[in-house]
Amino acid sequence: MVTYHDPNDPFAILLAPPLDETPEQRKAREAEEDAARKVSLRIDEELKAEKAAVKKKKNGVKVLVLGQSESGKSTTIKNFQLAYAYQAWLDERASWRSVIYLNLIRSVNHILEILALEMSNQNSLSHRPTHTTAHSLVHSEESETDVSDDETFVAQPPFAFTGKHKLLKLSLAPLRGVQKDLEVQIGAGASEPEDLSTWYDYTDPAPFAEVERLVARPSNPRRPNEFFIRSNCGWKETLNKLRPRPSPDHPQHPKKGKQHNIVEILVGCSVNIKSLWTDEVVQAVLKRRNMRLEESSGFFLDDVSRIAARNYEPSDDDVLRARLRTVGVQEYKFKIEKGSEIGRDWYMFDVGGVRTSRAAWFPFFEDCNAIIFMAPISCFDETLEEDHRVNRVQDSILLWKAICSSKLLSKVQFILFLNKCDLLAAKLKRGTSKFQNHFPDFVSEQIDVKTVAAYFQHEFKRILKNSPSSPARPLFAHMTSVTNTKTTAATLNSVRDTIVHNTLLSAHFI
Ligand SMILES: Nc1nc2c(ncn2[C@@H]2O[C@H](COP(=O)(O)OP(=O)(O)OP(=O)(O)O)[C@@H](O)[C@H]2O)c(=O)[nH]1
Ligand SMILES: [Mg+2]
Repeated sequence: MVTYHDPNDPFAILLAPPLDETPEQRKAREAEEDAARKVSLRIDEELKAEKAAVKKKKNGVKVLVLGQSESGKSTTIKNFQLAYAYQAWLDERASWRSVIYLNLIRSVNHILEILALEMSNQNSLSHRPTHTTAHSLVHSEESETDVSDDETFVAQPPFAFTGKHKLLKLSLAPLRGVQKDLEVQIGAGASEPEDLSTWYDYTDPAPFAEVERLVARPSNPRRPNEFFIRSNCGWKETLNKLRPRPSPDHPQHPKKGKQHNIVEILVGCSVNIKSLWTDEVVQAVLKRRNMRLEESSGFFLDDVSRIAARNYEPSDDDVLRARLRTVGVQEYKFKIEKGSEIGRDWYMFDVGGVRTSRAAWFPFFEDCNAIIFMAPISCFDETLEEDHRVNRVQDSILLWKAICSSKLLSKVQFILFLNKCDLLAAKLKRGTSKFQNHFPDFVSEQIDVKTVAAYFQHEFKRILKNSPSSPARPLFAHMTSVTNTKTTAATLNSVRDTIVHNTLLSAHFI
């Protein structure tokens, strides 16, 4: 084949084949050019698809779910998935099995550690004067009724440990290795954050506010995108990793291997786990330490016989209660299936809530239609995992202040979830922790979930109203317990209607 080119065009001259090209060289060159053309066509197609997706997203509703760690953000999104994308939920459900195993095994190992500590304390102290022994046994981490002063402490009887407890400790020892294996398998979200207060004098409650200030400076050449790395460590990736893979020989059954061993060890330990959890002495140890595992994240000890079984399949409720820490930012897409908005896409963003993750929220403020802010109000007497000096509700309030002050969010619809009302009710009923000790300006004679929620709602509204960058806008507040799917479904319907109404309103459609 003879190729002609314009002798005055320098590019054509550069790209022209050599005059002495052999037939083989020509064949190879043409094949190369053909492959390059195909790559170029594919890139064009991808760019087109990306453009179409961006355009589509512009018509969708974008909702950010914000709040401190363990406030219930991921659980709220799981509720949205249950209500509006059940097929996607079903596809993911089996992948939660390893997370549920880890939640369960971690509780067992926690009890075993405490048991070992108490047994060794009791052993070593049984040779000392009685009052010292009792002193160590009244140690409790949170109770405000604790007496830890030598002069005033009340002697406590020793625990009646027997050979059964030693045997339980021995027989359940393999679970330590299983916990490690599961943590490696699951990755970053498997662990809770460490307390940073011993390393840093000050951990910033809202580092995104500083990012916003930097970006807003006219002379600052930095773009918002420089401030975050889009993470690929959210549930989707984690769960995808954990998806049961069929073995080539038996497509119906998952591959044998490490996972198989984990299940076998767990099944073998099932009876002893139950025996440990229901043991009266163990319960007395936990009670004296004021530990309420049944109220902590990822509690599955009451379901051990069902979960530690070979044919265990996670239920909707198990998945909802499973605890997997969010690392980075994760996008979820839902299609509205009912009502006048049928077919509209919703994009929900789940974020990691620990203080060190909050700078990464900022790039998602742009174009956002609504924010669901999660404030867990049962935590009025608790401190942050990542900074034990900070009260959890005070942290929520500081975070809320920063969000209300953000200029980028000044037109965004805010929805407040005063969450974990079920745990608040249980805590107030117990009465071990006095609410006024933590919030002295609470004046109501009556202390119950309603009055406490009303007090916080008033505080959050006041902050929004007084915030400098905020034009007058309503705050829609809900008292929630997002592990209760029934009540949450009703709340989400109302949230959906509010967001849709306000999005249309701000687009001047109504
Ligand atoms: N009892 C009760 N538990 C809740 C409630 N909301 C969340 N939880 C539990 O609290 C734990 C933490 O909830 P998540 O939804 O993972 O919290 P998060 O805000 O996503 O936390 P990060 O990913 O660390 O930022 C989970 O085990 C939930 O099951 C609630 O209203 N009541
Ligand atoms: Mg989360």
